[in-house]
Amino acid sequence: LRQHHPLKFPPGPRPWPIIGNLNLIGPLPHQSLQKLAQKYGPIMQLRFGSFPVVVASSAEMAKHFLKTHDHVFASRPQTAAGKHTTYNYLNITWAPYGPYWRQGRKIYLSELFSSKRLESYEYIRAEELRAFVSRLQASSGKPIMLKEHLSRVTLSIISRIVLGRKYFSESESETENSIVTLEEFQEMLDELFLLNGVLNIGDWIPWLDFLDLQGYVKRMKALKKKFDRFHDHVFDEHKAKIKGMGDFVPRDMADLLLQLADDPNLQVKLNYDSVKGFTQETMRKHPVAVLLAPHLALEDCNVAGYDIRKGTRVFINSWSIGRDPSIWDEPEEFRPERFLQEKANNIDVKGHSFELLPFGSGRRMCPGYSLGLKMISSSLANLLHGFHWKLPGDGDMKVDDISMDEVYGLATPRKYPLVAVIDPRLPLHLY
Ligand code: HEM
Repeated sequence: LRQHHPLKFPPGPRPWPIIGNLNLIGPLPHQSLQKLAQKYGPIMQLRFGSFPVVVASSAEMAKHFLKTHDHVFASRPQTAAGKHTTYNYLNITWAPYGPYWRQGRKIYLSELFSSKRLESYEYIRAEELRAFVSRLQASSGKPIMLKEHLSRVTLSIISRIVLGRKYFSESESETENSIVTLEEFQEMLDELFLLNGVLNIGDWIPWLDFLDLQGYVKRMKALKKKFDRFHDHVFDEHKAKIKGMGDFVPRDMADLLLQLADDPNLQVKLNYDSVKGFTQETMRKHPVAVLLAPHLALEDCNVAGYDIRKGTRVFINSWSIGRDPSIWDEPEEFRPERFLQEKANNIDVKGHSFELLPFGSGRRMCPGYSLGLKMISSSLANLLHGFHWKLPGDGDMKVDDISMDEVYGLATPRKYPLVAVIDPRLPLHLY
């Protein structure tokens, strides 16, 4: 472990004193890293296996990496997850910085997530939210597992926007037209998010890669097969539809991507696999990334006085920035009203305020943030508007009994899904 020393140094590059070794391949790296940062400071350099890793844990340091030197840290390291689950780094998240990635983002921002397109899909969000609220209403008075309902509505909306229809069956009578059941599809996505965030030993100690000590690569390959089958089905159906039409007007994102794949004017040719990679990517379900996605230094760079070598992997601990007591009063407390007070009022989540980085910032910032924000705010508003909420049991369970433990991955879902009992607040004909 090499550490930044917050003492005064003479001018010139600052040294990284070596202070020991540490095995960080634990279940919740963001929490271990926060503890280290509390001891060693907001920028520290460690060695994970064969690679130097720098961790930034304050808003100021995040700004150095994501704004001041954004162009240097705009690439991604190569990982087994990128290779096996995203068609050899063909999706935007894992694509190295360069023309392919640049073109992909351009398509995302101008074609897929432009305000005009997002508006055009508003009717889908409205229909699915209405179905969501009436499913909840039908379960009034019984304990419900909120995650199942939220993930069903999110998947339904994203599938309809991206693929044109759901492609998964929601009940036994519907299996004819679908390739997976809702449960299978949810499991595939959970596995995808978990495997894209794991600390896979072979990624850090390449000569051990072939042993696949944790069995992750085997799971990635199995998952790729399942997604391949799914994507092939979806795109074959789209291609058949397009063939049967004279004047083709894209109706969903898969149509649009297939049209772009045939566009001779694109700077980088998209192929069938890249189309599949993009859409998979679009299926992000639990996208709260505690260490953002790893960044990679494209060249040597001096950050806040510290020399960082080309090839260094950088983690921005947005989880610990969100709990930094020098920014947030009583950071462990859940107090939504802090955003109504002047101090936090001006903090935005769209990459301008480094105190709060749910979507990252800079060149590699999340391109899907506007859709994400729309979906989160409208589902939450419907949950609160439509129902009274209580915990299961006859008052013997307290709010403090709810476990807030997390599972670490590219996203960080609850370890124990929330179970609650709801009652309608509105006249029944409104559900
Ligand atoms: C609440 C919802 C969401 C959150 C909190 C979120 C968060 C993030 C974060 C933290 C990153 C990494 C930024 C970095 O490396 O600095 C990211 C990247 C990305 N997100 Fe999201 N995201 C959300 C929704 C979405 C949606 C709905 C989509 C698409 C359908 C999407 C697509 C992407 C892509 C493609 C990247 C990679 C960008 C790149 O590497 O250039 N996200 N997201």
